[in-house]
Amino acid sequence: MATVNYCGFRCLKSRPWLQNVRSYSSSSVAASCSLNSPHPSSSFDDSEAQGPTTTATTTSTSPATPDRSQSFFPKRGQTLELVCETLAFKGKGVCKVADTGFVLMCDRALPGERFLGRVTRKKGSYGEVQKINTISPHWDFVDAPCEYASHCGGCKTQNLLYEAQVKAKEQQVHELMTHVGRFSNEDLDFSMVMKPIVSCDIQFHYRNKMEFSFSTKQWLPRDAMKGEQGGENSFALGLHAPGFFDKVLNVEKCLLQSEAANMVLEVIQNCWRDPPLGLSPYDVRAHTGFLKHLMLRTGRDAKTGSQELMVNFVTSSYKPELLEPLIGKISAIPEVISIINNVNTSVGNTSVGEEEYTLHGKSTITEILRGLTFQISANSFFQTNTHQAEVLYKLIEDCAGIRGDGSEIVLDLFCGTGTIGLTLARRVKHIYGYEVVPQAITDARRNAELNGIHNATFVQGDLNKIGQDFGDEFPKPDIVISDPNRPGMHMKLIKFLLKLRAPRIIYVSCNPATCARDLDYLCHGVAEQNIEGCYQLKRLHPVDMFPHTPHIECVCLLELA
Ligand SMILES: C[S@@+](CC[C@H](N)C(=O)[O-])C[C@H]1O[C@@H](n2cnc3c(N)ncnc32)[C@H](O)[C@@H]1O
Repeated sequence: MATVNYCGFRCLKSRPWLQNVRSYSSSSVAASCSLNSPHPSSSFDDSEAQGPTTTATTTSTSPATPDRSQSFFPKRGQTLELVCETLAFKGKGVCKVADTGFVLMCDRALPGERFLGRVTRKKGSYGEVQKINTISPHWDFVDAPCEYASHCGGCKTQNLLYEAQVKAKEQQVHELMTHVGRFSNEDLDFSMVMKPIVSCDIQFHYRNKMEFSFSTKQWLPRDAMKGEQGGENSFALGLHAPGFFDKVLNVEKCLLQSEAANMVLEVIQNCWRDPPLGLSPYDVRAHTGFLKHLMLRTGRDAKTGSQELMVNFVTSSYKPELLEPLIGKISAIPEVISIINNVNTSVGNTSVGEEEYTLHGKSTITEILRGLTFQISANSFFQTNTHQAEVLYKLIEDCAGIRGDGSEIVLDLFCGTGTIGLTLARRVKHIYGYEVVPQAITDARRNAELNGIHNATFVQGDLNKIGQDFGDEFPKPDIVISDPNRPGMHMKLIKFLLKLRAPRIIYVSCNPATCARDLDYLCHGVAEQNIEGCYQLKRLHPVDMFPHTPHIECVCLLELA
């Protein structure tokens, strides 16, 4: 087990980039989502920021002692030869400076890759480098099929063999569970508790939802820059360039979405800039322009199983006449059954509008999951990889270990549109679902009705703000399912669960760092608050829901100790 000091703070010296997980979790406010992502907020001071100095040729073969790493401080602008050892959160490569163990994180460095990197930032006991050029490629190199792979922020690991991608994700979960979750290697005996990662059989075209942005500023990778800036030629429709809120990489085709969605994207790309149409992209700095986002959602007809598509234009004002020429073209694609317009007049750049209009066809599309039919509106949460959601939900059901005699009560926390609870409802007595988004609760109730499920109650409420009376309105559950978003569970909810002592908790997580922290609290307690843990981690399944991206899902089974 990792060392624990008397304040309950874990010793993470050997994993400096994890330090902020601890400081975050001790704050008891699950509000940040930048866990263990080394996003240094400070850079070197001026004396250090003098630009390139010496070039230190290093390798990372020997992990050094923490003491030596503390005496080594690279300078901003310094060039180092590094080897990437492994991947950490957000897919950043972990590289250590030879003979010091000093950790430098590098975006787009892949395990085994030897490269020249320039130090850009330092925070505490680790730093960040920008890759200048690769000296020798990483192990398991494959050609990336997508032309945007090396620039787009979406798929960062497309040219790493898929088997190596999942192995790196599995290692990351193991690291976090031991160093943040404080589970020892014996606790995590692979065959007993931590299961091998579940790969995704479909590695492309798996996303049922993609959101593209319109922009006045097209982002061009450095090698494509020809001094072209500004003017109409620089309009873009695509994905935000990593780190830029105002620049967009123009994307003609995305290999993660369905072929039908790519057809729509192509039609729109071919005409939206035509001057006679009078369409302008929204300028996020000047707050002018009309087109903000294009969201494409792919579902399936419940009867025929054939693909159906929703196209959602997010605009800054309601001017349907401006969209008419585009609607004419895309409604000719047989899969398009719904064209929606979300009007978002705020200066914020979210895709949820204050008003929603159906411009063509239906207001929802359908999707089938574990034999149930779900109606999905433009802004409802729905698992974005339907194929792998089948696998995920099957694992959840296995972990729930439902007796099947219809006697059990299930509490579905962070229920979204109710999908997990509804897929279990037929075998239990009652489902109680809690969720903060009112629209999702409306959808959950409608989905229950649509599937003839009458033993499910969905309640809108903020699980970060539960009071002492939370729990009065439902009987003690036999099974709790908790599927929070990235920040994980609030300390209030952790305390509630530790007091509730339900026999089983199934914790579903999309962020292994907060997952490890919350499992630690539930199993080992919260020492700084004198709270004892009362659960045992029985099973942990990492699941790859999003090939080529750094995201990792986990399904964890906890039983009352
Ligand atoms: C990862 S999604 C899970 C949704 C659902 N379980 C599923 O599988 O489709 C997390 C959900 O938690 C909801 N949520 C986020 N913060 C919340 C809070 N403070 N209280 C209640 N629900 C919250 C989000 O709106 C979202 O629907």
